[in-house]
Amino acid sequence: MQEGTSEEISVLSTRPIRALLIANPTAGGSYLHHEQQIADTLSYLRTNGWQAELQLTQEAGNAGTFARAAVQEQIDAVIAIGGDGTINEVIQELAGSSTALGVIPSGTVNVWAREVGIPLDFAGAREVLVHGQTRTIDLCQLNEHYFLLMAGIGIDGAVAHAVEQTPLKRLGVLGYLLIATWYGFGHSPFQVMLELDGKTIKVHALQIIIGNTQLYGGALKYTWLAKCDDGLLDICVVLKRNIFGRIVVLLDFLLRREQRRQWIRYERGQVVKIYTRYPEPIQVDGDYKGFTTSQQDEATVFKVIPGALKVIVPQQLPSELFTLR
Ligand SMILES: Nc1ncnc2c1ncn2[C@@H]1O[C@H](COP(=O)(O)OP(=O)(O)OP(=O)(O)O)[C@@H](O)[C@H]1O
Repeated sequence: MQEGTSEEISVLSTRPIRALLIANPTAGGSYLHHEQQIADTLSYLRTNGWQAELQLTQEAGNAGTFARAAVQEQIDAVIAIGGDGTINEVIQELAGSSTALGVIPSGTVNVWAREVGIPLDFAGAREVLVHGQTRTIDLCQLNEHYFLLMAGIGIDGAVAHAVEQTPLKRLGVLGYLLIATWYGFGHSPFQVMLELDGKTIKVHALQIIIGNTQLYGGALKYTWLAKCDDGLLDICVVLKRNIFGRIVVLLDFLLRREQRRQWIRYERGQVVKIYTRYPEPIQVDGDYKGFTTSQQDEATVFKVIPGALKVIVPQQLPSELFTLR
């Protein structure tokens, strides 16, 4: 773990911190469960001198609208109370602005919170807002859409696509696992050409992961060398395997064995253009985001936008995820 060098967010300014809390009542289960904790968080922040207001989303898209208004009003921080999907909506608006992202995790998996060590309970997470530090990190883009964590093409894109369309979604993590098992064995490998900062790579892939950060789905690490402030994308291409081989790959990644390297190709760069012969499903920060183009002269483009987002994170950070001390 690394000692933070920034000051606490609350002492950076002589005036009160202005914050907008955006809560997704549908994230990770029922709102009733969180209602009192959200009220307690508001009063905790106000007691600590913050000017904090709350907006509840009514439907997908609201979080982005609220965040856009906050950026226009030059509010210091938008606090996303939800999961990674809500965070993804908010960062579309915060990117390139001086408004920082704070997070109170209340989603299903909460990958960003796990990655940087934000406590998964409301009381711990709000402590981080007041006593944490602000850092500037990179964001990535799929075409023009920002993402904070990672994007995937192949099996996980098919899973995200299916989850959106089936009632299994209501089963939460269990629904995901059932669909992931189905596609993990059933999704066909695909031919792909990657152009990475001018270098061409042609492979038969099962799965491509483009990571700004390391943690994947809360447990695995495909882009285990990624740093969120190094100005680079980390790319892990899982190569074609038969059904038995896929189980071996999964086990090697779950157990983080050194031999996992033989099943993949690991690259780093700033811009990667991806060409697939047939359309392949894409997920971004866990949500389905369409298919790769199969037009011969058109690419699906991923790039890194260095220093695009200010984030409020704990004083103690995982040193392997940050370059700047
Ligand atoms: N009031 C709402 N009603 C329906 N959908 C909403 C609402 N507010 C936000 N959403 C959408 O819900 C989706 C899922 O939310 P979110 O990702 O925050 O929770 P989750 O899926 O439980 O958590 P995680 O992504 O960490 O697993 C987001 O894509 C967001 O756009």
